[in-house]
Amino acid sequence: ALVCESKLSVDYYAKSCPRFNDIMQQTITNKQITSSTTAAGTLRLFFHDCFLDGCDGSVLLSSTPFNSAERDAEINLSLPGDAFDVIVRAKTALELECPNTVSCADILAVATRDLLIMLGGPHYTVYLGRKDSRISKSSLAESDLPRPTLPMSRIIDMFAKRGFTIQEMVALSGAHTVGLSHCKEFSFNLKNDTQYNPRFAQALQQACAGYPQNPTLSVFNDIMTPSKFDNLYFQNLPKGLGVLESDHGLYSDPRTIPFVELYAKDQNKFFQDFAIAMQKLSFYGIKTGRGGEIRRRCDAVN
Ligand code: HEM
Ligand SMILES: [Ca+2]
Ligand SMILES: [Ca+2]
Repeated sequence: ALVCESKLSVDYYAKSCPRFNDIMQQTITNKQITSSTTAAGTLRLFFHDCFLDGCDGSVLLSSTPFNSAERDAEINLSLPGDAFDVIVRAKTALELECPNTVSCADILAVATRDLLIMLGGPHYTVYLGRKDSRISKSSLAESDLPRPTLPMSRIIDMFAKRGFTIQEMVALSGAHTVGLSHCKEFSFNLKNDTQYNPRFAQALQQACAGYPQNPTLSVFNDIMTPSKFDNLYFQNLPKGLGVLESDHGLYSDPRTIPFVELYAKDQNKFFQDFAIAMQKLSFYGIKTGRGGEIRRRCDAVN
């Protein structure tokens, strides 16, 4: 099923950039220790890159006078600057060590995996050799990324279109065990959505009281262990402690409920399935050979 896997390899940079892994490790550790929002932000950044035309660094490109890029789409404006910054830092260090060698798409894939481990998440092997795209369209980001207000059937379809099963979609949604959501993503819904635990809905309302005057207000996606990668997200859902409508949705659709229950009970199973699904995501729509380039800067085409 993983057609592209054969074109990538684990030791792709072994000769051309032998210190690749060390440099990634060092950059990521320094960044996450000083800015703890980096890890969750990078995980979401990677998802948004891969979901649009594959894991090709398209989300990292800046807009030009002639093109509005993915990152400037409204849905991507909440991606934290720290996530982009850790990629820029790794790229800068790698260009000094081995110029024109490592793609931004590979840097993002490895950074995501290494940061996930820093949060306590599972390990998976990241195969390397992705090329960077030359195209990035904000219109695609607006139309083709899942929104929390979509019906579960639409969300399931979006993943199915890319070859992901319902179970894989649920496992990947477990990424909401870390990070945050801005008030505008859910606060309109606090009064009419009956799936919220009433006290939790009240607490969310209080936390978002200054919204929309203050659009930076946000809350943790997992109130129990907001910065630890674990299965508490799934334990929260049956208790009405999910933040987004799409989180609740996983526990109200008969197609997804069994997987929520499975992962709530069994963290090892969640970790296994999440790792496999992330590796599958990391192969999605990759470009190799002349299908892409090694960007000199991650925010601009060569
Ligand atoms: C299933 C459909 C999904 C929907 C509708 C959705 C929607 C959202 C929304 C609205 C936010 C809040 C962003 C903000 O306000 O800053 C968010 C955060 C986040 N999402 Fe998702 N998401 C989905 C799936 C995923 C997947 C598959 C992943 C990764 C594998 C992921 C990773 C994250 C992370 C890590 C955050 C926290 C970001 C941060 O702290 O900066 N999401 N998501
Ligand atoms: Ca992409
Ligand atoms: Ca957690």
